[in-house]
Parts: sequence; structure tokens; C-alpha cells
Amino acid sequence: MDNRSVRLNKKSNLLKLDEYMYPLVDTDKPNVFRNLFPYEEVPKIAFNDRIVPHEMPEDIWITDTTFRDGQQSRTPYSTDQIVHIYDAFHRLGGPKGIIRQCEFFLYSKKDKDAVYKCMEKGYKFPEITSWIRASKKDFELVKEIGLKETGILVSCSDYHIFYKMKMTRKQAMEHYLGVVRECLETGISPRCHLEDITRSDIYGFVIPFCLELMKLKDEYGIPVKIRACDTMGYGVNFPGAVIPRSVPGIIYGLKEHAGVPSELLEWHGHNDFYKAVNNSTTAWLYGASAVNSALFGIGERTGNTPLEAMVFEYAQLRGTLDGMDTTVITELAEYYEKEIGYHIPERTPFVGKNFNVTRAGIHADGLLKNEEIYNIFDTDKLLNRPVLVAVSNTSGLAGIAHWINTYYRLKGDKAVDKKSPLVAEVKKWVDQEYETGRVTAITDGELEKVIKESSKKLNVNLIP
Ligand SMILES: CC(C)C(=O)C(=O)O
Repeated sequence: MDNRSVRLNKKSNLLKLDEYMYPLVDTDKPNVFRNLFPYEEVPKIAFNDRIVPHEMPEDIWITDTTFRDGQQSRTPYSTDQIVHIYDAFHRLGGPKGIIRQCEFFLYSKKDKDAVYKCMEKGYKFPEITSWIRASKKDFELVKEIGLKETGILVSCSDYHIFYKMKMTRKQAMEHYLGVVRECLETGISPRCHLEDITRSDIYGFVIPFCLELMKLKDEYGIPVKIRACDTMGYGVNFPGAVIPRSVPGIIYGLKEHAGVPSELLEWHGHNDFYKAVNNSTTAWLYGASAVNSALFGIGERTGNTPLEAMVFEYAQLRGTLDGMDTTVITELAEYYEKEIGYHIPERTPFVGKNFNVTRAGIHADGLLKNEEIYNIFDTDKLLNRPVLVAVSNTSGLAGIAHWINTYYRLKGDKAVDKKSPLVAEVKKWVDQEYETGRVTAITDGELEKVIKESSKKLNVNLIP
């Protein structure tokens, strides 16, 4: 006789044997997956060829950690800067709140001031949420400020449990459940940050732990969120890769075996292996409603999933921007460069100075005939960034005129053409440069200088 109990799978409406109820596997020694992470060698990606089905939730959204993970890795923002960026996120995310939440530290007076000032805006989105030390006093503080949810660190790999916390899995789980219960007792919804999930024992620790968390959710009738943190960027999205590195495998396990509903499931990625964006999109595709990100990817070490990238991933997967105003991304990039003094690397997609600049003569020639040939989309319309053709020995008068018009945003009767004396003067300088043996590209700064000098010489005032 088979004594295992049965439970209803809400999705398929079929009764399933509780063989999928995973007990905690307490161990004496940490499982550090030496086969995948030999430390003195490059980590390995192994396959078992188990294929996980796609299951993108009906609603997906982006959450932001610019003021938490982002700030951890750079000079803190001033209160005014935080309020400015929060305001921009509100406009960028649009009325449907695709940028759903922003998380804030609550440690210092400055942190709290920023929260109060952002709350004063009265915006529905992004919701303001917090990150605190997991203590009763701090839960009370969250409540006092008037927030509904807080992040709590529940590191889940044996690297953290054994080496950092010096605990066993059982002790760690009991400790975390006690903290989560305390949080729920205060009436605050906990967001459990499962740090280092891509090096953790998914079926021996993560799933049994999340099953307990879901029980607490039901007991208190308060949402308990699971944030799967790929702390070291080890996650991969290749079909058939093994857990704990497989993003589809982790999301599948959390949903199907721990019973975490999509709307309580969030992915938090890091970019150590250049995979942050793809892994986050993969988390959406396999059933997490939320992906956590930071503006321009600014976060610990190589950074987090860039928020602006997920805006464009959203639009590509959904076929609509759903009310997001993408031109705010360009405003934010200018604000970072001019007001915050943060230099965005030139080749950064969507925001770098050169992201839509064509340099090669042959490409520039195509672009001048029809910009769609070498531009990813209408970057002028969507990002307020007209496509730019860099000036070189092959530019010709038309290329130089195009550069001047786009760089200085001259339109209509203000625009110059190839008959303009200013254009001829600049071309004279460019030709001289290459005739005297120059082999490098001409920079924007050099052109600005020549244009300024030529305008003065010709006594024209075309440039704003
Ligand atoms: C500290 C934790 C929550 C984190 O940000 C991460 O795992 O990346």
C-alpha cells in the first residue's frame, strides 16, 4: 500500500502524489558543487538534456534595485538625486507600472528622507519597498514608515550557510523561518532574497525551504515573495543545462515543486558572465512575473541586469511598450553624465554615446541612403537619439552635413546641406588630416572645435 499523500496541482487540476514534496537534506559537509565550480578552473556548464516548457505569465514586470544593489557599488546618491531618478522611473514605467517597484535602504536618516520624499509624490508606481536588517525593530520601522513589503536576506547556498553563517542547513532554515514569521507577525510582507541560488542545492534546501515559506504565506494570508538571486552571475539559459545553474530549471522547481505562484516570483541577475539580460528574460519566459534590475546595470562587481535593457526585452516579447516612455532613458543617461558625473561607456546599448553611431565608410554610405539599413529601430523616435554617421576620410560633403545636422539636432531650414560653406570648410580640414597620414577616427570633440572655428571664420551662427 502506498501511504504517500496526494495534493491538487492547481494548474492541471490533477491530484499528484506527494513524491514532489521535498524534505530538507541536512548535511554535515557543504555541497559546493565542485564538479561545476572547481574554483581554480573556469566554472563548467553541464547538461542533462531535461527540457523545461515555456510558461510566461500573463503579467510580467520590472522591479528596480538602483537605490539598493546599485548604491552598494558606488558613491551614494544624494536625496535629490534619488527623488529625480524615482520620478523618471515613474514616467518611464507608464500608467501600467511596468517599472513596478523600487527598493530603498532604510539605514540612515538620508535613506529615510529619500523614502519620505518619494512617497510624497503619491505615485502608484513604482511602489516603494525596502531593504533592512532582519530584526523586529526594523520590521516595526518598515511599518511605521507605511511600507507594505521588505526584503530579507536568506542566503541559500552552502557557501553562505556553512562558510559565512557557520550554520547547518537545518539551523539556517529554522533561523530564516523565525525571521520571516516575525516579519509576518508585524503585518509586513517579506520578500525573501535567496542569495546565491545558482550555487545552491535546489532540491535539498531551496525547495523544502520555499515549501515552508508558502505554508507561512497561507497561514498569515500575507504574500511571501521569493527573489531568486543569481549573486555571482552563474545562471545559464541553455535548454537542458543542469541545476543549480539552469535558470529554467530553478524557476520550474520553485513553481511546480515549491508551489510559488508566478506573481510572487522574481529573478535578480548579475552580469559576471555577460548573461544578466538573457537570464532575466529567461526567468520571464519560464514563469517569473518579475525581473529585478538596476539602471545602466550599475550594481555589485560587473553589475546587475540593466533596467533599460529589460524595457526593450519587455517590448520585444510583448509586442508593445504598454505605455512606457522610452525617451526617459535618454534623459536619465544625460542626467547621469551631467549631474551625477557617471560616465556611461560609449558602446553601451541604448544609452552609450556611440550606440547608434556608424563609422565604417561603407556602412555610412548605406545609412545615408536609408537609415534603417544600419539602425536597430527608430532611435530618434524611441530614444530621442537620431542615428549618427561618424566623419572619416570617406564621409564626403553629404556625410559631414549629416553629422552636423544630427549632432546639433538641426532640422528644417536650420539644417545644413552639402552646398553649405561651413560644410566645405570642415571637409577641407578632414581631408587635410587624412592627407597628412592620419589613420584614426575623428572624434566628436575635434569636430566641435573645427566647426566652432570655421563658424567664426565664416561669420555664420548655425550651431546652437
Ligand atoms: C545581497 C543579495 C540579496 C543580492 O543582492 C544578490 O544576491 O545579488
